[in-house]
Amino acid sequence: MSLHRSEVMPDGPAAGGVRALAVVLRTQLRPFLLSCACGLANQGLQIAATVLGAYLVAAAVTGADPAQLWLLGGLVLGLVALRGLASWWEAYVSHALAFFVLAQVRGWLYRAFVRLAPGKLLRRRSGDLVTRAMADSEGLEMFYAHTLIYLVVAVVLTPLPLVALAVLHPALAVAAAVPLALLCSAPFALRRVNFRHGAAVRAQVAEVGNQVSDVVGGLREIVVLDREGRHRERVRAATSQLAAAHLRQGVRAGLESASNQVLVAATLLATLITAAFLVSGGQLEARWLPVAAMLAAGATAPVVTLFEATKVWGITTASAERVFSLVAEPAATPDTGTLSPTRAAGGYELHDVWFRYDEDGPWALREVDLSLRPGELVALVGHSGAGKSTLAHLLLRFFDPTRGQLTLGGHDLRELTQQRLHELVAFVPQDVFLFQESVWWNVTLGRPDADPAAVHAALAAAQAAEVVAELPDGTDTLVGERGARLSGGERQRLAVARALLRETPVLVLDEPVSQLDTISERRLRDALDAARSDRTVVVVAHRLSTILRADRVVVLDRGRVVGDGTHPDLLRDCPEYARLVAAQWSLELPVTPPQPCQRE
Ligand SMILES: Nc1ncnc2c1ncn2[C@@H]1O[C@H](COP(=O)(O)OP(=O)(O)OP(=O)(O)O)[C@@H](O)[C@H]1O
Repeated sequence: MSLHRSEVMPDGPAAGGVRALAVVLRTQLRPFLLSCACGLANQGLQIAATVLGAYLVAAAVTGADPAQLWLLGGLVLGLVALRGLASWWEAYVSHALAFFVLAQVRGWLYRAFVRLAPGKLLRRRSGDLVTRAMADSEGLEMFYAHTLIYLVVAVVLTPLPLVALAVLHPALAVAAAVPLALLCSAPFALRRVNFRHGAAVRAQVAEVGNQVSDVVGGLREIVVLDREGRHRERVRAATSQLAAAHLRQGVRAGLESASNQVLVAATLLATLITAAFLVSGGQLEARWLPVAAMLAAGATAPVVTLFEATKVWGITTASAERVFSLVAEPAATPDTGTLSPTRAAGGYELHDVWFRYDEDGPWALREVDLSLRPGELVALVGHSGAGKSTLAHLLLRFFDPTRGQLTLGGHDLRELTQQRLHELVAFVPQDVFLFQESVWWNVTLGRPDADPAAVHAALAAAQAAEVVAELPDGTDTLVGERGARLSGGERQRLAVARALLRETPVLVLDEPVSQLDTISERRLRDALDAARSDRTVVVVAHRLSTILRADRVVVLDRGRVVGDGTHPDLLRDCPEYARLVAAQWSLELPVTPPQPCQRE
């Protein structure tokens, strides 16, 4: 069976929830129709074989011609064999379809993670994201491999045995249809509860994922701070709630199964009793009695198969909602720019930039007017929460300004393609992430085809060459998960080498020296000094030694720029800066009475 590769929806459906479940099938129409055909053949042959078998038994009992019985027997065996084949083929094509769609959905989720990172993912929990990519995606299998196909089969096949019963005698069709209608209405009556239970199960699975990922990520802290008991209790509470949610779901599903069985039995009984009355009244030949019973069973079979799948419909829809809402979520910074300027980036210009993380939240940045020029090393300083990292993140377009304009080389950042922006600006974050790969792999991540000489030059410039020289396999050494085999300072130096290797005209660094010893710190700063000759370098700085090397210092206070100038000027004119420096030196500098800060 050939499955279509989806070219229609490279990023997945734009709608969320149940609609998206069906929209996805548009790209897989042929395999879906084939699955339906197999499902119809499977169930149709089953009904035909049992009805013909019943007719055979009745014919044998009423003394039919042996030759005719052999023929009928052969036909029944043939139908049974074909049904077996159809059943296997249905399982194959429907699961092939489902697992292909699942692979596609996971691809869309990966794209969504990339598109939403980092701005939109900052507040999402990693356990929840992993649950969406794994367990929730897995939950969609039920829909594609079973639910929809069984719905088509039930809609097409259920009326046929009823019509056959009506041909035998209309009273038989009525007798079967009444309990059958009740059978069909039970899942509809319970559908709201089904949705509620499914949503609760999926939400609780995500919560367990969050708790487990917290424990795994924070194991060191948990052990050192002796908090095992507390976290064990949190995981236990989450898993108990999950068990309770599963139990509620199971009780309802069990109730649906029980009601299905009772109503199937009622359908058979009602048909048989009616048939018996008709036979005794001479309105039906006795040989049709077992046939009527099998026709009634045939009418219920597709419906029961469908309802076995819809018992977990709430889980399926909740999974779809969680998966497709993420797939359809728009990026914090849509990649709609078309400009890809080839010339050097030039500097940043910020005109009256305001920014807040939430629509109604406090301003993290306000009235920011700044020029960050090429060849300049600018230090962003300020108290904790002043807005330094937020400003750095705006320069990287993790977010767009809520108001005002931010340009690079004269172009609004929104006009540039994301790819071009990433080629122009390199970033060294506060919390460096190294993949569980070799040093070489990690350093060349942003430029995998880099010349070995360029890689070694970047390592040397970042003062990481000596780190690598001491590793057992040099640049081939595996760094461990998140770089666990390296010290914090070593990780930072590799991150700086990675950024330098990209040879971008702009470098943004968030506390790049916070974990370096004094000598490495000085060497690294020498490297940055060299790098800045033709670059715009912006450093979120806490250390006085970094601040003193900067050409300009921008002082932020509660989101506003309250000082912009050289160290001596600011020390003289900006009391906020003087206080920051005093705190760094651990002594009180004489600060003249507060006066408005001087902007450059
Ligand atoms: N993802 C976020 N969602 C909501 N508010 C945030 C978020 N990140 C930061 N903030 C808020 O924005 C303000 C500025 O934070 P920011 O991280 O930019 O400060 P900072 O000067 O870099 O602080 P630090 O030196 O402690 O890192 C703070 O009030 C902070 O609480």
